[in-house]
Amino acid sequence: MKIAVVGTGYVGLVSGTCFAEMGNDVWCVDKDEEKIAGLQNGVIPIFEPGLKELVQKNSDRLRFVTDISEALQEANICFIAVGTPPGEDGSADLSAVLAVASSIGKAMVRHMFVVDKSTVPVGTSRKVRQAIQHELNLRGSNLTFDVISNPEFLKEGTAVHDCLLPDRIIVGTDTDKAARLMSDLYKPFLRSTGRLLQMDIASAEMTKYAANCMLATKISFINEIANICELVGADVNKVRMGIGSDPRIGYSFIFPGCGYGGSCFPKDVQALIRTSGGLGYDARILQAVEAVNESQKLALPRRIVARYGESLTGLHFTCWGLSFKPDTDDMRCAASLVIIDELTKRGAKVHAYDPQAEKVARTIYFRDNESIEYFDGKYDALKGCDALILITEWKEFRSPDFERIKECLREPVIFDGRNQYEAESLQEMGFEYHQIGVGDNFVEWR
Ligand SMILES: NC(=O)C1=CN([C@@H]2O[C@H](COP(=O)(O)OP(=O)(O)OC[C@H]3O[C@@H](n4cnc5c(N)ncnc54)[C@H](O)[C@@H]3O)[C@@H](O)[C@H]2O)C=CC1
Ligand SMILES: O=C(O)[C@H]1O[C@H](OP(=O)(O)OP(=O)(O)OC[C@H]2O[C@@H](n3ccc(=O)[nH]c3=O)[C@H](O)[C@@H]2O)[C@H](O)[C@@H](O)[C@@H]1O
Repeated sequence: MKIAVVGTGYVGLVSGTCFAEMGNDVWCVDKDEEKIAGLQNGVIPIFEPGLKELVQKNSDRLRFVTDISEALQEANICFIAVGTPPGEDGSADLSAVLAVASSIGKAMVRHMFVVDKSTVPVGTSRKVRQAIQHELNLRGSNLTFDVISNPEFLKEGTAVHDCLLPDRIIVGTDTDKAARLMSDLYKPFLRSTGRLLQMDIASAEMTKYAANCMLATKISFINEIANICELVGADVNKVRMGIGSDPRIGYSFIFPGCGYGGSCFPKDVQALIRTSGGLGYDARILQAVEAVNESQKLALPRRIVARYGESLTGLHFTCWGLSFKPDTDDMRCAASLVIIDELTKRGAKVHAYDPQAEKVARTIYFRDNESIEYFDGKYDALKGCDALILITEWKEFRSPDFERIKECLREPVIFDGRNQYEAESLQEMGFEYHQIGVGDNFVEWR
């Protein structure tokens, strides 16, 4: 098949590359000229395991262009995979999606299957349809098109794997030929375990929000339980195992931590709250999910202030991990942003180490924060610091050399935002070890 994918971010670039891997001809389109020039020269704009190799492997079936007309000269399927960031009131900003829809209407030269992969509120397909039709009317054209909803469920850090081996594909259509086309396109991806679920467009659009909101709810739920564990003197690590062993609950997505981040959970929870609010429904569970998460990002700073006092002037903290999760350089809504801001505004200095996100931190998120120094190695970052704060659970932080940590730090103190280590063995080694949701540690703040 001949496929255009507009937007070469995490979703567009990964799915375009995976379509090429399955033998399709793919045109990846982006308005960012620098990104496209880089991609034409083999420079991958994001860190995503396995992506660079897959792009290289499929280079004869992948083209990178800035002009959508060039792609639509050949392609008859056009995916929309641009960002839908939160607008000022938290609702999804559809301006990029609708701009792409207009450009499809201007550029299409044959029947087009327009497939929305961006996460969009129910009703967006109608707006996409109107934007395309408007341009066709201006052209006096009677070309026809289908609009399809095909939300994406990949996770950053495992995006290539998730895309090549999806646990399900959701397709929302309103014509049989669109449903058949999507089924043919995805057949090669679904040979082992996958399922393709066909439904109406509104249900497909809603499925994406429901999935992300359910996952975010699980995380806020366990974080709330963690806070209660601290108050009653229980250990959330044991409670997690205890509830996870019930298959109706399961072990996944109930890891307590310093709050969920990333480009999707925060914005999608907010967007569904706004959508329902606009229709007169107060989404109380989702509001609580968001409020618990905002508060959870302060769990470590609260603990640190309780330990050292309101002023942190003269103290140095090592932060291991800046990205919102391991295996990505993405720092959108990362807990590190809140934690480091809270520490440095109280006068602390931060030594930061992240295996991938340093450049993003330096150039985008902490550009103006002079209290942060970056290090190339995790042990170098510890030297002369008063405590280690673990923010992101990269694998290289899982079993570090604790003797070396002790030698490097001024005091053997660890604040663990991901509950990675064995409390008993650390305490035997002389560490003061703080975790989320363990013991009678809960600290009220604000
Ligand atoms: N990042 C993720 O893990 C996932 C994201 N999603 C959803 O997929 C959508 C895309 O997300 P990301 O890939 O993270 O976004 P991104 O921000 O990484 O990339 C979006 C790309 O679209 C380009 N773009 C914007 N307007 C354009 C236009 N008019 N013409 C051509 N290119 C244009 C931008 O230059 C950028 O390269 C969002 O709706 C997101 O919620 C869904 C599943 C997973
Ligand atoms: O719509 C999206 O963009 C994607 O959002 C999430 O994927 P992603 O944001 O890449 O990462 P996750 O692995 O879901 O982690 C999100 C955040 O939750 C946190 N988390 C996750 C799991 C957990 O048990 N506890 C926890 O605190 C992580 O640390 C991270 O900050 C979903 O998992 C994907 O299915 C979805 O496609």
